[in-house]
Amino acid sequence: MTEEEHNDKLPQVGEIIASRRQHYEAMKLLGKGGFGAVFHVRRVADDAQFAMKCETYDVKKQVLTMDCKVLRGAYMIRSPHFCTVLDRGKVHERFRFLIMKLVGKNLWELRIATPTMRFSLNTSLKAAEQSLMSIEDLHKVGYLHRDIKPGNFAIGMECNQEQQIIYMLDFGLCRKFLGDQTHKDLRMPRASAPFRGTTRYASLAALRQIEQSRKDDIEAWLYMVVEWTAGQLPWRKLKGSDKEDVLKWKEDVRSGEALDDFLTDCPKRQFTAIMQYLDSLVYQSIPDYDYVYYCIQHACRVNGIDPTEPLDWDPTRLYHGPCRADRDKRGEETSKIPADSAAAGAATKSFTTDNDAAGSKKKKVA
Ligand SMILES: Nc1ncnc2c1ncn2[C@@H]1O[C@H](COP(=O)(O)OP(=O)(O)OP(=O)(O)O)[C@@H](O)[C@H]1O
Repeated sequence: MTEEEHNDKLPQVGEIIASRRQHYEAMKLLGKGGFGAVFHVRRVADDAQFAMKCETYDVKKQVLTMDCKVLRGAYMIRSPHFCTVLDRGKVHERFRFLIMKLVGKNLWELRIATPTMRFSLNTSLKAAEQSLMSIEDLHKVGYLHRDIKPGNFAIGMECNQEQQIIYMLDFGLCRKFLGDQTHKDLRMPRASAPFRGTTRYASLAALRQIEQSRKDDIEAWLYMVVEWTAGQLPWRKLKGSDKEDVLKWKEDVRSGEALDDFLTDCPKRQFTAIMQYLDSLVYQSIPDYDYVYYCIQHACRVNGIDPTEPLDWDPTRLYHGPCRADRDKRGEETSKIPADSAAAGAATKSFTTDNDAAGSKKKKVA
């Protein structure tokens, strides 16, 4: 199938797309990938705005089912860092779609729009904490992201007063690392795992084509946080295909002058501590997220950062983004709900009230 034929299958701006219950108008293309596209849509009945992720029928690797599973899991633990899914459907022989919460700019766009191409240390550290909470939540649900990068985190919409919340996006490369209900243990690592992710942020293990685990999402997170803070990574000029060279560079920045260069303008002691801690982990390790938060908090303290200091993209409002205390409280509440009961029921209901091929069709996930 040619690209043109593929594009013809996708919605056109202005087209009305129907699910079983609702009609949506495609307003604007937000992004396009190999899987299909994401559109800003309007619900015709009440003008409410959403994002619609479409996946054409001809894609080699289906991603929408994974998006659905992950978002359902995140909904069940009430994580504030994931978009809620409101509807889903299909357009015969063209595409399947998912209607979800509309969010704002991603963290890549926000950084490159700044005059110095970097965030203030205050913003970097606050964004670091929130994005790490989203990774921890994803791991709680049993999935690895495997493509942690700034383009996969976005802020909430200003019109909803949600621009202090960071959302995790794009679960197309996720992999379940825990077994199913009866086999809850860690899955056996494969002897060799084809590369998944984005070279610039990929962990050492990912670049070495070793099976990834929780530590690797956090290692990628650290490269992303360094880029936010320093405004660049030493290997920024290398291409996605230069995996060997990027790997060498990442091995190099573990010590000496290369480490100093890597962590220019960063809280060096705390970021080094995080990197050394991550390097001490193995495939089976359950990361000590609290230790990583502690290092971030410590970096805030020694740099005199106030917990309510505003974010770069929301300079007039004191910061009151989701914090770890809220999360711990939520954790206590959700742990009171027996698994497979109320929360699961509610979540499933919100996902199954509409027709969907992606949900009902049995499919092997990545
Ligand atoms: N819920 C949403 N609200 C607003 N924009 C969104 C939403 N979900 C995704 N986007 C935007 O749509 C674009 C593509 O989304 P997504 O990351 O899911 O697909 P992708 O093509 O696999 O991405 P990539 O290949 O760049 O990782 C991104 O620019 C993202 O910021």
